[in-house]
Amino acid sequence: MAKEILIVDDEADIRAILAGILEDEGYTVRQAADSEAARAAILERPPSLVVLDIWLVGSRLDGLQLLDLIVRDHPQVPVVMISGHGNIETAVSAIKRGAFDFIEKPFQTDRLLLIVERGIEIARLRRELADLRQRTVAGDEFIGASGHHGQLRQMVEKLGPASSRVFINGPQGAGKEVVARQIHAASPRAAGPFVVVTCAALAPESMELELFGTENPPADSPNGARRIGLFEQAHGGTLLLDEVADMPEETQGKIVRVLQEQRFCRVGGSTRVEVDVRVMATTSRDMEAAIATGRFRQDLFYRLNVVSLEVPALRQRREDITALAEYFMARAARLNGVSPRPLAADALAALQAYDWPGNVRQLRNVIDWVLIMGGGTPGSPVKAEMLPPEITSDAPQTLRLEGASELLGLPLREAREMFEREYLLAQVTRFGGNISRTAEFVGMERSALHRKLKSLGVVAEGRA
Ligand SMILES: Nc1ncnc2c1ncn2[C@@H]1O[C@H](COP(=O)(O)OP(=O)(O)OP(=O)(O)O)[C@@H](O)[C@H]1O
Repeated sequence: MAKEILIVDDEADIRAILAGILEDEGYTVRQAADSEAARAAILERPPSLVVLDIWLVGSRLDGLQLLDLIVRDHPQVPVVMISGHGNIETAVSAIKRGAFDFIEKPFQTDRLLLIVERGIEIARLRRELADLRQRTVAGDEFIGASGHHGQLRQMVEKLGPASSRVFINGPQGAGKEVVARQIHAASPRAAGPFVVVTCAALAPESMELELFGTENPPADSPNGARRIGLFEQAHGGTLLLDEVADMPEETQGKIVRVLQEQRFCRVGGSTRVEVDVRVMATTSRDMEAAIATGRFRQDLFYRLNVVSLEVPALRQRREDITALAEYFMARAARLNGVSPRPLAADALAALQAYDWPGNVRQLRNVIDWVLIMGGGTPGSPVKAEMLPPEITSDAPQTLRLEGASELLGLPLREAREMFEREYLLAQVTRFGGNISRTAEFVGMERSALHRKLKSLGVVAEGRA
């Protein structure tokens, strides 16, 4: 995006000089002669930086008052003050009030350009830092080893540079937001914000306020509660409508218009705000049913669903489980300041055999839990018996202690058969039903394994 500077000065010739210098350097420039025009311009579209005269003769607010408003309402926009010769004290006080820097009249072109460039760069770095902080908390890696994961990666690479809207389907906790973040990170908007609207968590009455913000309060109300909406916060970046099927119907209609026009009015306001935002959406719901029952607008669905992606349930891509479990272990250990614990083979087999109704989020929670609560000495391997009971109670009997004692009550032939059945079922499940890979792991010929499974009455789900 072109970097845009707003010049606010009551003197037309000063504005013209500044505009000439900045345009020569490739900046786009807008101009305002007084505080009201400046506020309207910022409201319409926040610039990359404001150059603001300390004295705004004939204006409703002077430069310092306008500075206060910009710092309060648009803290992400750096402001460079223009001070006349001899009023350095005022310029210093402007910096204390939140200005980025000041330049003195008459201007030195080099200094002006240096300050402007630095102001924009520092604002960008601040945004990036905030985003990085957010990613550290949210987790930013995209881990996996399955074929499904590989396909998703390819889609991410293709969709990143495209500007198309993306609709991501999949069960809860499967990683839909992670995929959306990856697409954003692979896009030319990567340095811009990534803003998530949690549609399910917002009360219908506050939804529009959150999305579109409220209009500026009157200039003379110092505590006026102006709110910048999420659409505006996402300017230059990506807005993710998470669980979009939960969005109230009236808001759906408004979103259709915003997607059409790329601009909107704040709640209670009439200024048209232009935004440059890539919109993505996720759902774990059956959208066809939501549309058929009238709970979701078809026109909005068509607008959002330009490209659709499916993130499968974790049990449909079990080959991701080991990589994810090891990643979450390393991450939890780092966050807790302790050593990671290796996952013993029986623990990994149990994790791979479990069905994960809560998907990747549940796996992350289990690993977080086992690191701290699993018992055993710090840094020692995590065994299957240390996993939460719901994981091992679903696992094949061979992985359970009581399974072993049950085996002891049987004659050898039956015990062997039971063991073989459970063992092979666990292995086939673990390799996502892939018979060739299971055969390789257990050390059998593929055709021999097939025969064996048949004779034991094991029905392998998935690929043969
Ligand atoms: N491939 C992955 N690599 C690393 N972490 C992942 C991956 N997939 C999911 N996660 C982690 O699992 C958790 C759930 O992921 P995410 O929030 O993206 O799921 P979701 O499908 O958007 O969930 P919901 O439907 O509840 O909004 C997050 O902590 C995320 O970091």
